[in-house]
Amino acid sequence: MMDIVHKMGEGLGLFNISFEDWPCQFRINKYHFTPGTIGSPGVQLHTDSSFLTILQDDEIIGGLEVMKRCGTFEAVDPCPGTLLVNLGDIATVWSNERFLNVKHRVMCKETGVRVSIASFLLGPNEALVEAPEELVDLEHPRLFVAFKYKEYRSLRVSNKLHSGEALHRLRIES
Ligand SMILES: O=C(O)CCC(=O)C(=O)O
Ligand SMILES: [Fe+2]
Repeated sequence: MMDIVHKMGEGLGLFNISFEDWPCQFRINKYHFTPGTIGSPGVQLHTDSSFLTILQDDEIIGGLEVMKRCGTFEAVDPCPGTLLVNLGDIATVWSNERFLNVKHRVMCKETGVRVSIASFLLGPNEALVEAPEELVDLEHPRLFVAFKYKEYRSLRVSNKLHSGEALHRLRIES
């Protein structure tokens, strides 16, 4: 997890970044897909509020779909032996929008028990979430106010803004 985010930082020219105060969370999702649930969502469309997610998806039963920028869905079919990495809301803020969060959902397409294992790198416990100075200049003005991850989570949950819309409320007017 840390290797990936450090490499992502290096890709932006940042070699001295620390994610020390950033906790991880681990979750097992279990879906009981029956003939009656076919066609309905197992998980509604959402973005992850985290920085980064590593997903070990069910090797047999598919259902994960990623939304493209144009609004159409692309199925992510099972691929045994692989892990899927996707970016969440905090990656968008921290990178000053060089990285983009990804909307996704799980649709029930076949019957059976589907299991996925997700590891999230959340946002910092105490420090504010904000883009490092190196990613802010005249051509790339700061796009989001600094905020605490916990407050962002509450804003998302209490307003039911599960697809990253809460970020619009933290945007700096230009
Ligand atoms: O079960 C999956 O494939 C995706 C789960 C998911 O999107 C999540 O846990 O945030
Ligand atoms: Fe997710």
